[in-house]
Amino acid sequence: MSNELLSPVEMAEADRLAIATGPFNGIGLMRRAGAAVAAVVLARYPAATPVHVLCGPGNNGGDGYVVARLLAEAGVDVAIWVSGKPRAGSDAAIAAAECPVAPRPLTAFAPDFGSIVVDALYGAGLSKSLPVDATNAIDFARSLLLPVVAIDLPSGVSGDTGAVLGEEAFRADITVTFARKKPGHLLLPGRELCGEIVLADIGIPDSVVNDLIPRTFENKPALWVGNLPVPATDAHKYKRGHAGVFSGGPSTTGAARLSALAAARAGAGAVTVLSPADAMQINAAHLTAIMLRRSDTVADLNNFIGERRPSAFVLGPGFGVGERTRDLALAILRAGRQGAASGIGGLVLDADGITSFRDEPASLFEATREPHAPALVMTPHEGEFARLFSDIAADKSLSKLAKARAAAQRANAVVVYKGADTVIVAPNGLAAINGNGAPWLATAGSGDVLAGIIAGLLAQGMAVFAAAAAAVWIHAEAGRRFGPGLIAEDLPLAMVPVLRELVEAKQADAI
Ligand SMILES: NC(=O)C1=CN([C@@H]2O[C@H](COP(=O)(O)OP(=O)(O)OC[C@H]3O[C@@H](n4cnc5c(N)ncnc54)[C@H](OP(=O)(O)O)[C@@H]3O)[C@@H](O)[C@H]2O)[C@@H](O)CC1
Ligand SMILES: Nc1ncnc2c1ncn2[C@@H]1O[C@H](COP(=O)(O)OP(=O)(O)O)[C@@H](O)[C@H]1O
Ligand SMILES: [K+]
Repeated sequence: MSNELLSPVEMAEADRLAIATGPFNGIGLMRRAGAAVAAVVLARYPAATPVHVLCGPGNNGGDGYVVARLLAEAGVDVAIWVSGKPRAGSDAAIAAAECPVAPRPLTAFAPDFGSIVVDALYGAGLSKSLPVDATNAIDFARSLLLPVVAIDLPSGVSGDTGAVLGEEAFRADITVTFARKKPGHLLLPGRELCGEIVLADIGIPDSVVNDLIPRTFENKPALWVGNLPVPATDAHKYKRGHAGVFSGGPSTTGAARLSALAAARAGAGAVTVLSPADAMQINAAHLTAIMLRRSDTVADLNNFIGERRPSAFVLGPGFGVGERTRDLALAILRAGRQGAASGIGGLVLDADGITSFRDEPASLFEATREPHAPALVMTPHEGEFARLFSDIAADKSLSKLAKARAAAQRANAVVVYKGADTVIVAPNGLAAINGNGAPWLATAGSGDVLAGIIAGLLAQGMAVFAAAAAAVWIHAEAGRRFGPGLIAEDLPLAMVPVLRELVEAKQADAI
């Protein structure tokens, strides 16, 4: 697997361990890194002249000197502009000494139309906002609309958080990074500023990465496809799991039906919409394969659990905020209290379900810690996240990933912190950052569908973190492929080809 994400600190450690293990020493890795970048420049911009390589004082600059040397050797017209000298004896100093191109100060940077920029100013080691010579260079390149190839990260972007450290950062067309991506390549605004990301193998062995026991991954099928439920030959509908979805009142029933349909498409063998009495008629008029049952009170819910053995729930979409919502959520989480587990694989708490606990989050977080409590998955967007975790949301020192981690630990829940860079985190800190979405998904009801997919997978017994991560990827993939014109109603059907490919991939893997 190469979808581990390494923080800049972990990457530096991987670098150190790789050098200790061999076969490449520090300058050897740097030469390979520079060669990977030079190859991208030559392949993508064969006519660019000159190529301006901007070199900083650290190893990122060192990579830049290697690029400049290789391009010059290939006959390309190259200029080097430097900000700070490499430390004497460093790998970067060796690379600079090997480079035949005469360096000029970055303060004198003066590119022309038709040239391209290789940004080798700062990479994983960036620790503060950019100096003024760098921000002036960024402005200059931007004013001429010059293509930018960034080495490792666009200068100004934090590899840890994806944030711009200061006022400005390069906006790259291509970013060439090494060995593994960093969280900053996937979290916004970093992802956007990277442009296309090329991951180059520079000879850091997988075993070195494994030894670091990474806890953060890019959300890709390899992470969970082995766990994707596929019905057994002797399956019947209840063996494939039964999801219950709570409907709101007569004027807000659509969200639950979207969730219910998505749960069914995700493979739950049976799905029941649990409807208040006054919304039964409207729900009945719109449901076919999905079952319908009246449920107003906690007693109604407990009867449903006792009689129909549901294996997952969705509570929140269109449901309304208040005490009844809290009571139902807590009743599900306590359904296993009587001794053995209830058979409920999980509760997906979305939208109003999350907001309902705004003033008393502790009751929810305590319930998740009770013996035999079903797993809780929360799917907040930014606004809902801030309602339930206001202190974490307000902490500007934390990345989206760190915020989701803190929330998951506090709530003892899997947290799916939604957005264009959705982060999925388990209570133990295991995390995935999603990167396959598209803005077409920003449409009303899209989140309701996501909640339903998670519940559909949970209902079939999929492991909780895997189910949440898989659902986010499948939802995003369906939306991305559908593209313009997408509305939430389209998503359940748009998932079908995505599911087919995943099931086929799983079966091929098993052969
Ligand atoms: N890991 C790997 O596998 C491999 C990594 N490689 C490459 O190494 C890169 C990481 O190198 P790196 O650690 O030397 O950090 P880098 O980004 O050059 O910056 C540090 C320098 O900049 C300085 N500095 C920082 N911020 C500043 C600011 N705002 N304004 C001014 N100065 C600032 C800082 O000085 P300090 O502030 O600490 O005094 C220090 O001098 C990585 O991105 C990749 O390209 C490859 O060679 C091959 C294998
Ligand atoms: N720009 C975007 N790129 C990718 N995915 C997005 C984008 N905007 C929203 N989404 C996804 O769409 C869904 C929207 O959910 P939510 O905000 O709860 O909407 P709703 O409440 O209308 O259903 C989430 O899964 C989110 O990650
Ligand atoms: K850079």
